[in-house]
Amino acid sequence: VLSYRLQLCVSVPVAEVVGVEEGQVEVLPHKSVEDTDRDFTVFYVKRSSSRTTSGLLWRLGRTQFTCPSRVLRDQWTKHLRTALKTHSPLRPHRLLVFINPFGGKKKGRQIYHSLVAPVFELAGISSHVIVTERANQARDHLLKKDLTGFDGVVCVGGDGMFSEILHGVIGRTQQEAGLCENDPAVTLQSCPLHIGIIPAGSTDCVCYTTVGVIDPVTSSLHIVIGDSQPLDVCSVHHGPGLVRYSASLVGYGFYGDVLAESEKRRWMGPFRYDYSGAVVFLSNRSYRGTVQYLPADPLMSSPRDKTRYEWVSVDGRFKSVSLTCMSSSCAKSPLGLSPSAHLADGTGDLILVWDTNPLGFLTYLYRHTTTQDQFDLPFVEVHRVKAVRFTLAGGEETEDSEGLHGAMDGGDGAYVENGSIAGSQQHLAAGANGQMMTCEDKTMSPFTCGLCCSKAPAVSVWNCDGEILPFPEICCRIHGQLVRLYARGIEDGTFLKDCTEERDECNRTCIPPR
Ligand SMILES: CCCCCCCCCCCCC/C=C/[C@@H](O)[C@H](CO)NC(=O)CCCCCCCCCCCCCCC
Ligand SMILES: Nc1ncnc2c1ncn2[C@@H]1O[C@H](COP(=O)(O)OP(=O)(O)OP(=O)(O)O)[C@@H](O)[C@H]1O
Ligand SMILES: [Ca+2]
Repeated sequence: VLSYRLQLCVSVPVAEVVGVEEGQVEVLPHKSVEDTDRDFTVFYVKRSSSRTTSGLLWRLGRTQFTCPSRVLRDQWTKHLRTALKTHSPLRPHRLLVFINPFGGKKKGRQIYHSLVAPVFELAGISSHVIVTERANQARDHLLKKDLTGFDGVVCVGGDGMFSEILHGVIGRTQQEAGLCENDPAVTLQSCPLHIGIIPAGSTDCVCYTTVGVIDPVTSSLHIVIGDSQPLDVCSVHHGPGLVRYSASLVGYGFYGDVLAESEKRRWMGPFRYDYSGAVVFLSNRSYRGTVQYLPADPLMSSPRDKTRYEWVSVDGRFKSVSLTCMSSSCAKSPLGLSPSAHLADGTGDLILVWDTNPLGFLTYLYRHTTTQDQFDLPFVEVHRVKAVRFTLAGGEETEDSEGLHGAMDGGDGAYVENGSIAGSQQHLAAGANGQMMTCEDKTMSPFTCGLCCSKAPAVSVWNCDGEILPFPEICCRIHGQLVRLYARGIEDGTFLKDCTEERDECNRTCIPPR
């Protein structure tokens, strides 16, 4: 589509045309239509630079055309609409939308109706909207209800809501394929439904990492033009069964403790993470454990057999153990937990932060907020991996640790709902002589137990994409490209020297540098 404006040429790829309307039309912030015979309006993706974000904000661009006659106008609109259909096969026609009305600042409904629905309508998408009334409603719907005719699922909420949708679409796909999700060795089937994320949560880490900005309009534009971004997913197993899937962080120690603390302070809203982060930092904890990992780097494989990888085992005391399938960027940490992690390479990054003094750990944390390398510290190591096991060190193994190895070797068992398997609430506290002993209050999490026993806890919990897993011993496997999002990763581009457009007006190739 070409238009001439002040003798400047605006070139818009057909793939980024959102819709075509007869007359002089506006959509955002309010719809207005002036129904004239010879005019039509083309809506398209327009990039705008913003210094406060790591990616590019997309806006709904709009250009009006006037034709010599109505007949010619109708020909233009017809041909443009046909071009859109044939050019972008992944554009959705029908979407299932789940809105969490309680996520983040509780603005999910408002965000959807004022900013997203008008864009969907313009693109001719029909949406079936469900405002959830309870946690896990979206997951259960996706697992059980008829999904015929839907091209994708849209999640209006935060990482927790995304996680529900993730579990729904993965679970449904494996059910239909007759595959056992409990077995970490099984190759899972990738999901046919695309997932779109409209950010309306507290951290919105998956959206930030896959789109580059937290912005509902940008996300809705990625959805309507049918962008497709595959994503690695990590399955987390405990004993004989699958516990959860994770797209961003599986973290023990610091991140587990921050989550456990912050759950008690949900009323604080998104600030709960900062407050709890400070509380946990000041408590200066570290935890013993054995981490085993399967390196993804082929150079590490056995010299006798280049296709076989060997498990590597490290044992010690850690401030934190984190596994992330993607960079896990968010507003607090724009480059993320592991800045060069890839979204869809079938690997995860394992970050081991060994026990260190508080200043060292603060330096590590602080570097997440800057461009300084947080891995370039003597007590930090990072490995690109395909799978990870965590066990309590030496004599500290719990009764469940046997099953862990069984599961990794292909054992089967029952699906574990939300990490609440029988016996898993049993936890350990440090005895006076440093040995482990069972806490008497079995109703409390290990973290709380540490406080009620007024001793530093010997075990932490896992933070799995913002959900607590109350048992320390788990094994994880990365599944390459298990789901697809309506996204394209963080756009990187160079500002072309000969671009004549104003920066904010520049489209497609002339992307201002970050
Ligand atoms: C000195 C400043 C240090 C700032 C350090 C910032 C590090 C930020 C790293 C962010 C990593 C996000 C990983 C994403 C995880 C998501 O799947 C999950 C679900 O939404 N989010 C959380 O679990 C939520 C986890 C939120 C973790 C927040 C940690 C905040 C730490 C604050 C430490 C303050 C130290 C103050 C010393 C007095
Ligand atoms: N109607 C509902 N009532 C209560 N909880 C719900 C409802 N719908 C969804 N949930 C649950 O709310 C939890 C949190 O939601 P969400 O992720 O949207 O917001 P958040 O926690 O503020 O953001 P983030 O996960 O980005 O930190 C999710 O785990 C989801 O399962
Ligand atoms: Ca990856």
